[in-house]
Amino acid sequence: MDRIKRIAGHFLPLGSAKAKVAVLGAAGGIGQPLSLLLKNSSLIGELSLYDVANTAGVACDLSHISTACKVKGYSGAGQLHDALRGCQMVVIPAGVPRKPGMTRDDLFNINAGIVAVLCEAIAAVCPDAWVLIISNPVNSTVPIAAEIFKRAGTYHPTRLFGVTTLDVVRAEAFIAELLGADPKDVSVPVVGGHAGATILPLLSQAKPQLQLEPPRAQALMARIQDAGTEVVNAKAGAGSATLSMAWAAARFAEACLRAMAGEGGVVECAYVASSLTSLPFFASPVRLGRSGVEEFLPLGPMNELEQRNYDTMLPELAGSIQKGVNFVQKRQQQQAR
Ligand SMILES: NC(=O)C1=CN([C@@H]2O[C@H](COP(=O)(O)OP(=O)(O)OC[C@H]3O[C@@H](n4cnc5c(N)ncnc54)[C@H](O)[C@@H]3O)[C@@H](O)[C@H]2O)C=CC1
Ligand SMILES: O=C([O-])CC(=O)C(=O)O
Repeated sequence: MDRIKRIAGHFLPLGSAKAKVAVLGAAGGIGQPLSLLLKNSSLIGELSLYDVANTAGVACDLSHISTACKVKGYSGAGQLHDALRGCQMVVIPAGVPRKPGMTRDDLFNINAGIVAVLCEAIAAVCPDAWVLIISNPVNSTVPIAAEIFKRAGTYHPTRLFGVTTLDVVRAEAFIAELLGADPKDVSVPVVGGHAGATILPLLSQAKPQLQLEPPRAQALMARIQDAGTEVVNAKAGAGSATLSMAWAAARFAEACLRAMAGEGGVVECAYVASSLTSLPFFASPVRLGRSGVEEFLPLGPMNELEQRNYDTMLPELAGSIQKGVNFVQKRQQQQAR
């Protein structure tokens, strides 16, 4: 036991730790490319692919790739618990995507119930797992997950994440385009939440520094905030961002796995239970460690435009959080009847 440490509620050998990771919604537009990228991770020993249908083919296909990670498919509610057994991390891209003209909140009625059911299963089977939620509206689905876990007595606020990495990835890409730089040399915090005005890129803190007149800064901020809609419109009814989202989720999952395995100084933005603002959930840069979020990095100074966006975003985000909490309360009352 000398080189064995307790990680995320499971005993894994330090150094050679390989996690078991479940993807819920694995046969979908995000789920498939995400599973492909995770199959390539040297930090994952086993991938558990769950969906309501069609996972056998996806799992068979991926299992022919010559990387060490094992892949197994699980289909239908009857196999959900088996899919989750022994997992240290669960990534959730299950649910319906937007069509043109819809907001992310329009997905609430369907996706809220899906996320609630999946989180109940996580609470029952792998209660210590890190949970990464992609399903929209993230501003509400993360509070829903938190409420489900609280009721089950398995809530670990430092290990529940709304995946907002795509907002950061887009900000990096658009800034790099503007500067003619390599995106890997660009960094920029994106804070708040993951819908419209709640997506707040702090362009004044971008590195390399941006020298933009206010109208151009405003236009860049709007492009980052509306980038999801840009993809929804470009796909013209065939769904929303899948490939860029899969890439972003794989980047975030890999960051979590590196932190889980003991790497220091891992920082990413994520929508988490937070004490940085007056709201119970807020996206900000966080430092990740073995036990999850170990530090909230300060939001830092905002310029006038950012401060104005911040002030207007707070009530919207507060409403989305409360909507998630109310959903679980109502659901529980209905179940008690
Ligand atoms: N957080 C973010 O930045 C982003 C979030 N999204 C969201 O991700 C979600 C998924 O998007 P896509 O993959 O494009 O949709 P999709 O429709 O292509 O795939 C969703 C998958 O979820 C599965 N699913 C439905 N109900 C399920 C259940 N009860 N259990 C397990 N799986 C279930 C479906 O069978 C389908 O395979 C959407 O809600 C979308 O809005 C999309 C892009 C970015
Ligand atoms: O816009 C959508 O519906 C999907 C999403 O969250 C994004 O691409 O950021």
